[in-house]
Amino acid sequence: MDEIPVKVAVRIRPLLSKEILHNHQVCVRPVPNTQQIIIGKDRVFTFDYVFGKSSTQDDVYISCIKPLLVSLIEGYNATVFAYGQTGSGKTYTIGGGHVASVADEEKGIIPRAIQELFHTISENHNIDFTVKVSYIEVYKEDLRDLLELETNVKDIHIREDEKGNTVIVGAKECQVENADEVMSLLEAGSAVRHTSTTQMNERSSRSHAIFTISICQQRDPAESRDKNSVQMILSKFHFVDLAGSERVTKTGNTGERFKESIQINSGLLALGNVISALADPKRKNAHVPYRDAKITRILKDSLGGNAKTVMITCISPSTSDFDETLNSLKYSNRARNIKNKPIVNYNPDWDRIDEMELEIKALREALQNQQSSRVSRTSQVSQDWSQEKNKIRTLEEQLAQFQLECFNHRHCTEEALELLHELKNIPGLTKPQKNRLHSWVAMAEELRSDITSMSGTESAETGSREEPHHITILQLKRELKKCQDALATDEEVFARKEMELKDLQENIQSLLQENQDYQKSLEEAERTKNLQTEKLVEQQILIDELKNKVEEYLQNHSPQGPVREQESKRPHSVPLSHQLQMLTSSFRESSSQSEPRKVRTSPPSYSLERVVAGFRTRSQMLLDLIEEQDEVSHEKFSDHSDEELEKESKNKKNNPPKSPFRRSINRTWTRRNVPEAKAVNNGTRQLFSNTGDMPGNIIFILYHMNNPKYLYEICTPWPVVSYVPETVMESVQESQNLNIKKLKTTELRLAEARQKLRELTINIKMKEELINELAKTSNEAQSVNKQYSMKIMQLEQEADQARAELAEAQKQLQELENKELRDQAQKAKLQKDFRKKMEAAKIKVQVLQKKQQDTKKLANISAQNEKYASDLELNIHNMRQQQAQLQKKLKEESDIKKKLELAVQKDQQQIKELQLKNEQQQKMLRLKNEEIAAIRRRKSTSSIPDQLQQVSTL
Ligand SMILES: Nc1ncnc2c1ncn2[C@@H]1O[C@H](COP(=O)(O)OP(=O)(O)OP(=O)(O)O)[C@@H](O)[C@H]1O
Repeated sequence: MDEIPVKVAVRIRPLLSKEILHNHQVCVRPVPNTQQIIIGKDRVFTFDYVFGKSSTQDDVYISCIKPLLVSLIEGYNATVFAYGQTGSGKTYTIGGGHVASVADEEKGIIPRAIQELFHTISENHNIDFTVKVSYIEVYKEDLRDLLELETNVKDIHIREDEKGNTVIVGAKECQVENADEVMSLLEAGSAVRHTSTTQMNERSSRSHAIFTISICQQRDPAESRDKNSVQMILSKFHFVDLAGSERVTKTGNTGERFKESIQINSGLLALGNVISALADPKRKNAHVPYRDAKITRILKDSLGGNAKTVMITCISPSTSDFDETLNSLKYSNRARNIKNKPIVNYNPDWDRIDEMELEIKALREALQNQQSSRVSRTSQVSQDWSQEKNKIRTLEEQLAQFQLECFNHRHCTEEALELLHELKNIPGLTKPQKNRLHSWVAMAEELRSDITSMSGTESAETGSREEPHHITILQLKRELKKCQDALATDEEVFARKEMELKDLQENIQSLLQENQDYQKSLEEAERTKNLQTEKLVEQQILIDELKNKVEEYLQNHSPQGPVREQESKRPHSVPLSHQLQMLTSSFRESSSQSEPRKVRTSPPSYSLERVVAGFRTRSQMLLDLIEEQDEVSHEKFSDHSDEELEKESKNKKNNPPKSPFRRSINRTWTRRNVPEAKAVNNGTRQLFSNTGDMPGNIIFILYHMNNPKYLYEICTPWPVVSYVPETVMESVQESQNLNIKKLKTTELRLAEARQKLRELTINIKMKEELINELAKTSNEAQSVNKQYSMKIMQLEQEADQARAELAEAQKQLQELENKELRDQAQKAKLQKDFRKKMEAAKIKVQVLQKKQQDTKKLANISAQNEKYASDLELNIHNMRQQQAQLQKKLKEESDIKKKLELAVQKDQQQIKELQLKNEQQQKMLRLKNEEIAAIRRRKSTSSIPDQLQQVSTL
């Protein structure tokens, strides 16, 4: 057994238009007239074949594949596999994409090999060829049958027979009669292969695809080695389109694509390891890790096995792919060292028996597994049973096939025998010719008797004559089953699509509902904002009013005009005589109101006692006033919340405050009607009525939440005393609390608005994803549509052909009937053919009609999807607008929050200031008390004018 190395070809694809557009440079080129390639400046690699950017598909086929096809017909197993990074041209070279839509000169290896194979078959009349094809893919380490998608991935297994041939058990093998049949199977399988768009390739293969052509040849005994037996050869040609290696950073793959990338790369890594192990001469007997991945198990007999193998490494010329290209070249260069030991696969019967044994073994294993897990898998039993049934059916079909072959052989033998007998009677034959004829006749008779003994009794023979009918029925049944299955699949797809549509409609409903909710909350927020603004304006008006009234009041009650004017002229004191006069009268008035006047024998008109008593009364009245205000401050603030504020404002409107002084206390204050306080208040009013005549001032500081300080100066007998009542402090604190509460409410609203924004963003994202998904679905539907239309075209052509055949057959039949042929058997045969063709044409027309209906349905779905997508886009537009509004609101709320924070800070500052002032005032009061005590002490010793002078100074 000779060892031959794996042949390696390298194909450089031209720069793609997008690469040219981005000004990519070329980093690899073939060395002219050699089989070498230069990458970068000076790295040279030698291969068996090198194809530059201008090489054609035909060049590749003629150089690499044609010799393999010859080997296949000779009985060798052959493999061609395309290797390379994603988008480097593997599928293009292998030709497993959409074959029907590709121009003839662009067709890849598989279509060319098919054409040539059938051409060879048609030229070799003496060989009986049986051609079968299978098409599988390895997707995420699962084997999928691309010709029978319903086949469970668990039912497809990779096995190895005794000769080391890799056998894929459980995948459908379709027997084919011509190139067109193979092409339509290739097309159908490629259409369901896992592909998707990535950044690197618009139609990137996400799986390793293996298209296998198996041929069984029955050679003429005269040409075969063993002249006494029918020579049978079974050989296989694997066309392998590997998924492309890819760097996730470059492809930008995420989600499902990312998972696929990982699986693809790990499969290719395993392949690299196998190549390294096989190519390393130092590791001759080392373990080869074939079992690390499914693809390496499948390629086992092609790499280091008994097949003839060509590896085509596809590379991109772009400098941006330099690293990947260099890696591919290194790997493929190493693969050249792999040695295979090809053998011709005779005695396929034995191989078939091996295969059957393997199948039986697999069935036994499955049965054992089933038995062991019966308890837990009762629900699976029926499924397994149907699988078993499927297998039995497959075996039955194979049996029928064998029977057909047997029948053909018998038929041939009969005919040969007849012919030989006729030849024997031909006169003028030489002796050696006669001898040879004689031996042939003997051999044919022997063969016939063998076959007869094999098939048993005569009755069985009669039965077997009926086999072709039986087989035709079987085939028809099979076709019918296929059609039914296709119908069921389509119905399933439509049901799924309808469900999806329903889901999407529900989704839209819920989104519309949400939309309404958002609008409602927005309106609410708007209303609240308006309310707040109104309240603010109202407050401002009240404050202004208050200011005016206080000023008015002060003007009305000051004989010398407005207090503020007076302030500048006379800040601290009034002329003594006038002051005293006023003071005494005021004292008199007040004392007369508070208690019955005491009658003295000779009351001194300017007695110090009286003056001091007057001071006392006034101070008492002032204290009362302060107490009264304290009382007010103990009452509640009313604008803790917006609703309360509203209520309050209503109350205020209904019962406007009567006294301007009361109004001077912010509208946010409420005041109880305290009867005891009334008297004091009257007193205070009286006191104020005389302020213009009194020495000194008392300054009241009133506080307002928004306009912090109002200063009212009221003339008093005291020197300047800044007085901050506790009520004011408390009010400031209350106002601070209020602001903090408002701040919290604003923060809450802010959080709500943010949440809404987040939800809106998620919704928008979800809808966008939905649109993408829809676009994808409609793209897929379109591509399926395209395929269907192509199929319909094909079917129409076939139907035309069938009609033409029918017409031809009818014509022939007519002629036959007219001629009144002697040979009734031939006539009957022709009639049978005619009927068969009629049946076939009918089935084809039915299939065509069904496909047409499906296409129409699919077209409808894609139109619906488009409409739905446009609706969704509109929806997203609306949501974006909402989002913008919400963001605006968020900004406004943030501004309010900032303002409130500022107000709180100011409050705190003022509280501090007020506390400081309070302390100062208390200190001053203490001083005043001390001074009064000093005056009292001096009273007995000094004269009245002196005393008065002292008081006035005070
Ligand atoms: N020799 C070539 N001449 C012209 N165009 C080519 C050639 N090789 C590849 N292309 C183009 O390059 C693009 C990518 O090719 P292809 O899909 O065959 O890559 P791939 O290696 O199979 O990628 P993946 O591994 O992602 O499936 C296709 O548009 C194809 O038409």
